[in-house]
Amino acid sequence: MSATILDGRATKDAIFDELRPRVARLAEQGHTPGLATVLVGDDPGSQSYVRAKHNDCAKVGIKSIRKDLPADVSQADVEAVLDELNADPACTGYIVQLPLPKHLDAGPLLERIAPAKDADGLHPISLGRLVLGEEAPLPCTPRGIIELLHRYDVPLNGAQVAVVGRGITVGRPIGLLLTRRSENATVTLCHTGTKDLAAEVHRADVVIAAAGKPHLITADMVKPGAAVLDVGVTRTDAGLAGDVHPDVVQVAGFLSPNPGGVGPMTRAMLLTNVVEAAERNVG
Ligand SMILES: NC(=O)C1=CN([C@@H]2O[C@H](COP(=O)(O)OP(=O)(O)OC[C@H]3O[C@@H](n4cnc5c(N)ncnc54)[C@H](OP(=O)(O)O)[C@@H]3O)[C@@H](O)[C@H]2O)C=CC1
Ligand SMILES: Nc1nc(=O)c2c([nH]1)NC[C@@H]1CN(c3ccc(C(=O)N[C@@H](CCC(=O)O)C(=O)O)cc3)C=[N+]21
Ligand SMILES: [Mg+2]
Repeated sequence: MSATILDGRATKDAIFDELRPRVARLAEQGHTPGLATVLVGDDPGSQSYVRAKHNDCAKVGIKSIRKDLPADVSQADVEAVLDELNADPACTGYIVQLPLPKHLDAGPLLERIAPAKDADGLHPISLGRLVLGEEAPLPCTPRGIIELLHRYDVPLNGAQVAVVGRGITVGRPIGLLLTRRSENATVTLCHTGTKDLAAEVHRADVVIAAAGKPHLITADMVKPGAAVLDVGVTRTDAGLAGDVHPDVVQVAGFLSPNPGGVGPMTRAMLLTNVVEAAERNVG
């Protein structure tokens, strides 16, 4: 038996088909959505992600704005760019591509994003609203994972989920999303202090691997038939490696490949957040 592949590229294309008419309607009303990216420095990975986001915008009719800043830019100069985007009516939402160079203090920069323009859903106000159960832009990667599971009819109601990693972009917020009444899953958040990772993973119906450790999740750890989402990405000499060992495809019931799984879904949810923000602005 081989797992059903959770195809993030095809699902992203389907979501783009759904977004296109919504963007067209907004454009007719004179409210074309705009996504801006703030990229600091010349990390090749970050450059390729940002390039992909602008290509995505072109595919659905969203206007895109690029702010590319030199690696040695000052904190004050980044702040000035954020203030400019906060005031720019053409910019519906924007992201600051992470990680930032060491000399910059990321926290105050992320907090400077106007919450209404938080396309990533990672602003403290957005995360606070998520905890409170209030409407807010949702973090893109966790939202993309849940959307992918819903579209493949993987049951979450009552499911036991093992999340590996408590990082702020994936692990911590997906625990919050999955334990909402609408998802109703039971979540165990694992990290480097977890005593027996193999046991936590083995009793899970759904495994979300977001540690950034190549091939951390091996076939022997996975319950036969479980859904496994490979989120972590590590650049190695041999190319990109996910957190999930390739043999897991023989044991899992569903598997999101890496690449081609959660990455494209993250981009689809970024654009969804921008379209939803534009629709809120029109009222
Ligand atoms: N495909 C996509 O769209 C995206 C992929 N990613 C990828 O997902 C991964 C996670 O991202 P992010 O949350 O920002 O990462 P962080 O580095 O913030 O978090 C990693 C987490 O994994 C835990 N961890 C590390 N090693 C182990 C281990 N051996 N056993 C158990 N837990 C472990 C860490 O534990 P501790 O807290 O104890 O240190 C930490 O909580 C990264 O590889 C990132 O590149 C991120 C965003 C989008
Ligand atoms: N402010 C901010 N928001 C983010 O959401 C954010 C970030 N910073 N910094 C880095 C991580 C990582 N991340 C990915 C997005 C898309 C793919 C993606 O589309 N990957 C393709 C392959 C792309 C390729 O081949 O290079 C795939 O998985 O198929 C991957 C990773 C978003 N992140
Ligand atoms: Mg992927």
